[in-house]
Amino acid sequence: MTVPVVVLASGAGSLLSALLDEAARHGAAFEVVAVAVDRECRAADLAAQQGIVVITCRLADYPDRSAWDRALTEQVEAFAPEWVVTAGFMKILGSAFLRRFAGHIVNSHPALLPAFPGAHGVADALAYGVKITGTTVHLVDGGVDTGPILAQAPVVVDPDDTEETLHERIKAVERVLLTDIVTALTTRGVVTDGRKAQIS
Ligand SMILES: Nc1nc2c(c(=O)[nH]1)N[C@@H](CN(C=O)c1ccc(C(=O)N[C@@H](CCC(=O)O)C(=O)O)cc1)CN2
Ligand SMILES: NCC(=O)N[C@@H]1O[C@H](COP(=O)([O-])[O-])[C@@H](O)[C@H]1O
Repeated sequence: MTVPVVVLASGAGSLLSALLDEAARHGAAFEVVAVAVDRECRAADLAAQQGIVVITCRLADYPDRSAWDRALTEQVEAFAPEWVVTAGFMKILGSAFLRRFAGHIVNSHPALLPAFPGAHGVADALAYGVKITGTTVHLVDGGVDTGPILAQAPVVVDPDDTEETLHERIKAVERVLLTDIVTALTTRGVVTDGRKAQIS
C-alpha cells in the first residue's frame, strides 16, 4: 500500500521529477497524488504531462494571504495526503495549512540551516563567501526554515561559482537526499523531541 503524498512546487520541478521517478519505481513506498503550485511553472507542466492532478493556487486570485492559505489547505486536503513535500515551493505557508498538516510537511532547503534561510539561500551563501554550503531537509514548523532537521549534505563552493552553477550542484544532491528522506518517512515515520527529529 503506497502512502499518498502531495508535492508543492513553484519552479523548474527537478526535485519533483526525482520524486516522481522514485514513485514510479516498482515497490515504491509513496505515490504523488497531486502537485500544487502557486504560479505557472515547469513543475506544473511536468506533473500534467505525467497525468498527475495539478492544483494551481495563486495568491493574486484571493483577497488576502489568509484566504489564499485556507484555499490551498482545502484543495490539498481533498487529496488526503499523509505527507506534504515542499520542493521549491516559494511561498510561506500560513497557519491554516500548518495546523492542518502539522508534523507532516517536509521541506528541502538549498543551504545548511540554520545558515541562510529564506527565499535566496544559494545567493546569500555565495555572497557571504562560505567555502562549503549544502542542502537541508527539515520538517516545517511555525517558523520559516526553522523546523527540526531530518538530514543535511554538504556541497563545496567553487571559486568561480555563479548562483546558477552552485544551485545546480546543490540540486543534484537535493534530488537524492529528498527522495531518500521521503521514502524513509513514508516507510518508517519520524519521532520528534523538541528541535530533534529522528527517523524511526
Ligand atoms: N511556514 C513555512 N512555509 C514554508 C517553509 C517553512 O519553513 N515554513 N519553507 C518554504 C520553502 N522556503 C525555503 O526553503 C522558502 C520559500 C519562500 C520564502 C519567502 O520568503 N517567500 C515569500 C515570497 C518570495 C517570492 O515569491 O519570491 C513569501 O511567501 O512572501 C521563504 C522560504 C516553503 N514554505
Ligand atoms: N527556500 C526555498 C528554495 O529555495 N527551494 C529550492 O528551490 C529549488 C527548486 O528546484 P526545482 O524547481 O528544480 O525542483 C531547490 O533547490 C529547493 O531547495
